[in-house]
Amino acid sequence: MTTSSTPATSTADAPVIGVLALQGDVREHLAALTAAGATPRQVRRPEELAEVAALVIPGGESTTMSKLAIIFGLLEPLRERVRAGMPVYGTCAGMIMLADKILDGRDDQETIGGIDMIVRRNAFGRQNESFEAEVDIQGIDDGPVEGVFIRAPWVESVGGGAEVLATFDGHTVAVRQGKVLATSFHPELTGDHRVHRLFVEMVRRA
Ligand SMILES: NC(=O)CC[C@H](N)C(=O)O
Repeated sequence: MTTSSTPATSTADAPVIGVLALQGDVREHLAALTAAGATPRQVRRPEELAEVAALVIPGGESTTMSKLAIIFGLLEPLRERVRAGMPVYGTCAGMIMLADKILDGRDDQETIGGIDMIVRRNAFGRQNESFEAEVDIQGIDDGPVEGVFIRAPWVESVGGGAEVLATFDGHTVAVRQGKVLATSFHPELTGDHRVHRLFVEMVRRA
């Protein structure tokens, strides 16, 4: 695994992509990004955020991630980078972090924002804690991906700038707005790297 002390040398071919490493399934994203052709870095501090060209926000627990982002002094720098156009991909709790507005969050829960959408926490979880389902994603044309949903959110509604890339059971589960991508499910857990490749391609074109 690469370490944050290694100088981040971004090349067009293997862009340096951070994984927000406050909490959640960081390791799986580092591996998926490597497999998808990127140079991954863990990001825990504002100085590390400044070194990456793009960022993945993993699954985990969004309330904890929100708390830690504040404690680590990362919330405002993250908001600034996203506003400035950094490509970001959030899975599950990461999707919640990228929502401009959330439902069923904790009262003190903050998000980074970046996608004009309303996301409901644990929306699938109440019916079924965890399940897998095939999901067709716009932009991935060679067959559906296996979506792993773990106490997953869904997107209640999207605003004008956001594009729905996938639905499952009538609910939006993948959204893109400009260079910001979010999925309710966890492609990093399946060994299928097509969603990460889609993101790496977005970063290369950014
Ligand atoms: N697998 C996940 O990331 C679960 C998300 C979690 N339910 C949350 O609210 O943050």
